[in-house]
Amino acid sequence: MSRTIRIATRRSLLALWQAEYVKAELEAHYPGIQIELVTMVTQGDKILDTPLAKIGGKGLFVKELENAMLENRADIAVHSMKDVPMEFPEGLGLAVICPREKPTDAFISNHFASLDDLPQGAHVGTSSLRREVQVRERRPDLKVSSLRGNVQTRLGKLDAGEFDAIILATAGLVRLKLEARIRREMPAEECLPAGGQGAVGIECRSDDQELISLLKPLHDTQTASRVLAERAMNRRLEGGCQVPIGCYAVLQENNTQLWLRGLVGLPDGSRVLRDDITGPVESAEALGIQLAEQLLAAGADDILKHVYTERG
Ligand SMILES: NCc1[nH]cc(CCC(=O)O)c1CC(=O)O
Repeated sequence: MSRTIRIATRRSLLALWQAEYVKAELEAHYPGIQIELVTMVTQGDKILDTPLAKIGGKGLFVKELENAMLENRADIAVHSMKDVPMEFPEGLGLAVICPREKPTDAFISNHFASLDDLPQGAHVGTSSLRREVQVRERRPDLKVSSLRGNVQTRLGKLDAGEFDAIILATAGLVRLKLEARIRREMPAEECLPAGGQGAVGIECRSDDQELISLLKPLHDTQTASRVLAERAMNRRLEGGCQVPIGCYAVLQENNTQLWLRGLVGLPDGSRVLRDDITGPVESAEALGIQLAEQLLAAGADDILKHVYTERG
């Protein structure tokens, strides 16, 4: 292999960790391979004072990276799967999904051990509607407000006393060696994760066959089935960008069966729908769609419509 692989990446520590991870994996598989990081600042990194739901959502973090690949200034982009929009632009596609890190959410606080341990009226920071639904359902007395910025910024706001607790993805904290900040890893029953949370995916040009074969050894089939089911559910619910939807798949019975749980709720926690489905892992995508249908039949579309009107 004489070509150099250029990885388009944002400059946040988490994005750089992910790019470095893929670089190290490729170097381990292909000694002597040349890999370059092409760093860029995206719209999502620039606009930090507005809730993501109001400015067009997570797509803002990937557009610049995708343009770089389409204009042949980069070859691959490494994404957190939970931030990857459902549809890819013409000419680009997902080549690989890497093994999943812990998919849970983490409760972080300097004074309290868990949500249940927080005093009446305590202040929780999160900018995820999905986390807000589950926090308010459990503890309607808590005040929840928007918390944006990268992981370090968010921890800084907690430490400065702006919040009594914040919730972040466990995976991001583990990758940044900040696991010690976690007071409680919230089980899926307490906070159902976002589709794709904890998994890293690699996007590239669909016509770059040489590169696609080269990336193959980084692919993890089991993670891919789980994320496929989760994303199929999100897509059928027209997930849009920033939505109060949780979904989480695990494999059972020697990895032959897939158990998918889904949740849709009003951000104030006053109405929360949950359902689940189990079936053969080969039907991952169909299971995701089926679970979405079940949730829609139970009123998920009303809830989502309400959220979209509220948030404009
Ligand atoms: N929304 C930003 C984002 N995207 C992916 C992760 C964590 C890593 C992952 O899920 O793979 C985070 C941080 C967080 O939610 O705390």
